[in-house]
Amino acid sequence: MSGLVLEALVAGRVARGGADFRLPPLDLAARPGEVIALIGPNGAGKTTLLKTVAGLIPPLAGRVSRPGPVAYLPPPGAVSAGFSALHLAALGRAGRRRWSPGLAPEDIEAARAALARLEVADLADRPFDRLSSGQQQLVLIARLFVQDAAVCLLDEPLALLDPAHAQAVEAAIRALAAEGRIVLASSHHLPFAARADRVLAIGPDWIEAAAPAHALSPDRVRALFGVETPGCPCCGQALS
Ligand SMILES: Nc1ncnc2c1ncn2[C@@H]1O[C@H](COP(=O)(O)OP(=O)(O)OP(=O)(O)O)[C@@H](O)[C@H]1O
Repeated sequence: MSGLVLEALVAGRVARGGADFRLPPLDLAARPGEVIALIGPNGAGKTTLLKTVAGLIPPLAGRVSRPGPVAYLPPPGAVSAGFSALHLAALGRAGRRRWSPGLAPEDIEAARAALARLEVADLADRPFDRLSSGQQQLVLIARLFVQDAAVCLLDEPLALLDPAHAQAVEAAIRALAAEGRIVLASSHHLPFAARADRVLAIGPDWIEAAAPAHALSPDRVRALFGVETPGCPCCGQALS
């Protein structure tokens, strides 16, 4: 698989009636097998950038070259559906079934395996809309895992999860990368960023990709979040 390349990419929103939002131009080449954590304060533009890379909103300028299909996990709370958890997860394979009337048994089996991998096999037959927020998040991550995409874009995959499920999701993200996929995942949980291969940080008027040790140094964390802390500002965990 080849890489994901962003060339002078300007992601942003054209607001109706209000001021536009635009990020600074970004050049980035992500290698197959790489996990890049995307961090920045609320409203910094993480969702906007992920949606632009996914092709869901157009770039204001520049180019995105994708090495193959892209799978996208929307931000928490964005999906509502009356299907069972199993069928919603299996629908991640719908793009592979363009000429067939429905999901095949192997799609259902892939979804069942993805739910089991995330330790929520018992949710398979429950209606998605009646699950807790964290359970819904795990089902949507299962839907992403079955897509067999070259690029996986995840908007806050660890949000809403208890520590054990957060660990299972992080291990599964690593497994996606080990299969040669490119993972770009936003998170407010800085220890996750510390374990990534690179960190893409969005500040007030800058955007920068760097090694975790640099991106998460006390100076950079202060520049990003305006807080003085030796570890993660939210949980206190060490960042190195
Ligand atoms: N649909 C939209 N139309 C216009 N502006 C939007 C839209 N969605 C978000 N914005 C604005 O774009 C900017 C970036 O928002 P975005 O959701 O990308 O931030 P974020 O970094 O993902 O934030 P958070 O950490 O709070 O989820 C914000 O100023 C926001 O108000």
